[in-house]
Amino acid sequence: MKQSKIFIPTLREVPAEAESISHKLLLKSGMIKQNARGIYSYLPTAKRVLNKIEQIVREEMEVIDGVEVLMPVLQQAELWKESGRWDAYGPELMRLQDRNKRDFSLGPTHEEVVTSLVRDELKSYKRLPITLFQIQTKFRDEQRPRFGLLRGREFIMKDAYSFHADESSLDETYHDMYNAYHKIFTRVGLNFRPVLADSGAIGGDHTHEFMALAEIGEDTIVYSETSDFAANIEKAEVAYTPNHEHTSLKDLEKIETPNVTTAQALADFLNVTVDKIIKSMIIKVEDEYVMILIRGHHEVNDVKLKSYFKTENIEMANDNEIENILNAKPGSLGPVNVDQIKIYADNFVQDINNLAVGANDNGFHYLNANVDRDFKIEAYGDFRFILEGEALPDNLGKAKFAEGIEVGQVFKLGTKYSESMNATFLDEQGKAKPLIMGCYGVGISRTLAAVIEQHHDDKGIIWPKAISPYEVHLIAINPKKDDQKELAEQLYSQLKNQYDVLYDDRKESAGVKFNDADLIGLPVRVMVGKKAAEGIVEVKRRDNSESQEVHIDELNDVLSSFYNAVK
Ligand SMILES: O=C(C[C@@H]1CCCCN1)Cn1cnc2cc(Cl)c(F)cc2c1=O
Ligand SMILES: [Mg+2]
Repeated sequence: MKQSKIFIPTLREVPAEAESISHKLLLKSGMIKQNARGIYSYLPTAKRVLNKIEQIVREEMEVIDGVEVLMPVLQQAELWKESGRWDAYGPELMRLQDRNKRDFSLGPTHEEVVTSLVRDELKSYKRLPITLFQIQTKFRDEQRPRFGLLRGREFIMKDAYSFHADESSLDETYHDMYNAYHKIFTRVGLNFRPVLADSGAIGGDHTHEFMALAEIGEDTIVYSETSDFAANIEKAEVAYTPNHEHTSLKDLEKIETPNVTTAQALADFLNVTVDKIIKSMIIKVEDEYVMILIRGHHEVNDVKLKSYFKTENIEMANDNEIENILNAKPGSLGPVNVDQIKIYADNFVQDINNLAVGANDNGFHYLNANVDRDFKIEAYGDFRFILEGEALPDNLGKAKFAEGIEVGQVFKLGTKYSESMNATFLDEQGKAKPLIMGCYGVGISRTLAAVIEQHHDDKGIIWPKAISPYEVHLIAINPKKDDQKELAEQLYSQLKNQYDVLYDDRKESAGVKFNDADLIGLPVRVMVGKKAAEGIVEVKRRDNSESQEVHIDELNDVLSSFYNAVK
């Protein structure tokens, strides 16, 4: 392709709102243009990379008998009402009405649609198992779209759904999909880790997320250097072995604590370390308010609370809900004499006694509050985030943290949708049973961005060969010189039969061409310059800048050795 004909609007400067490297480079290298917040146009070089990522996904889906379909983006509300999710989701679900005022959503995912498709077609166990997948634009009205393609409101996903007569068949497909993801993310050149994840609203406890390691990643991975344990921090359990630092029971004492509204402030006020403080918070579980107690140096993990109370419908109580229950503001809350709501505590609260807690009286706290004497604990549980360096359960080593970008996720759905939507099949005894399902996603556009996060330098992108928009960048340094122009044209007609060539034939300065070539990031470039008359050109790698001058008679061999050397 001639660069004078293509559309790659590279920029010298990027808008300030671009924070992540990939967002900056996607804009600067002319791969995307923003239309609205979280909504982008993919320009030619981005589209070519997407095509290559999609092609790799298709190949690996084919290997495990995945069958490609394309379902509608517009989803009738009736299906979401059958599954109960029409009311379960809030503003994130993009909704609209057709000309007859009928409700639709723009699909964020397709469990309902695919289940309705299959329930009408797959009625016999003989037709199972089957895995359908699509590659399609999804819509989720994120409250805070950011980091370019890493978190958009419109994005490209490969979503697959498998249907089974029994659990063991689901286990097989889950395993196959897990391995297929390993191959996909390896082939696109990502440094990734599969991690145990929380299955959230979907239920069940089998889900893995595939995390591309990157500092910008919004997920925190907990892993061990002495075992292959890896989990999303939302899920990582904290092993509890009692380590009671109890002292003799002291009398409850109410003290005045003006302007003390945080655990650290109370610790400073009492001249103790913050782990001696107990934080009390009020959450709403469905329609019931409960109090959660946690040590001052720990943070509550909302995903663990949802998993413990078995509902997604958990919110932090707001200030006036708290006032109505405890007649105090957050910052002075505590468990003493609280019997109108249940009190739960993180396991580690058991390790200390004579607790410093809020007095449910603004500006006052209690010292020496003790469980059973002064308040009742309904139950202890694992409600907190693990801290780096803490022991992992089952002697799996010590917790190490890393940031990750979730680029894939595999779930065992079970019968959540087939029961609510009455998708059954006839088993060998002719008995109607709900289909058992799995679902599996790859963030295609997010993968493109994650690759850039991991493959760049200060001059631009460094594409892994397998998904590079083109393979060779042919640059006529000064096409105004006939000898350079003619040799470049000759090489273009020769090389384009062996490689995907982007030929920079523009009448731009050498500096502009080299800057753009560094930004666009093709793996190898051939430069036709001053020595064109002697038939000498320069071959150069983008990854390590290794270069070599070569006579065009040797170009094929040198170019293929350079190209083969690049990952
Ligand atoms: O999408 C999944 C599970 C899997 C992921 C892989 C491919 C198949 N689906 C989870 N999820 C995430 N965000 C959502 C956002 C909205 Cl607005 C919604 F209505 C539904 C969902 C939703 O269900
Ligand atoms: Mg996740």
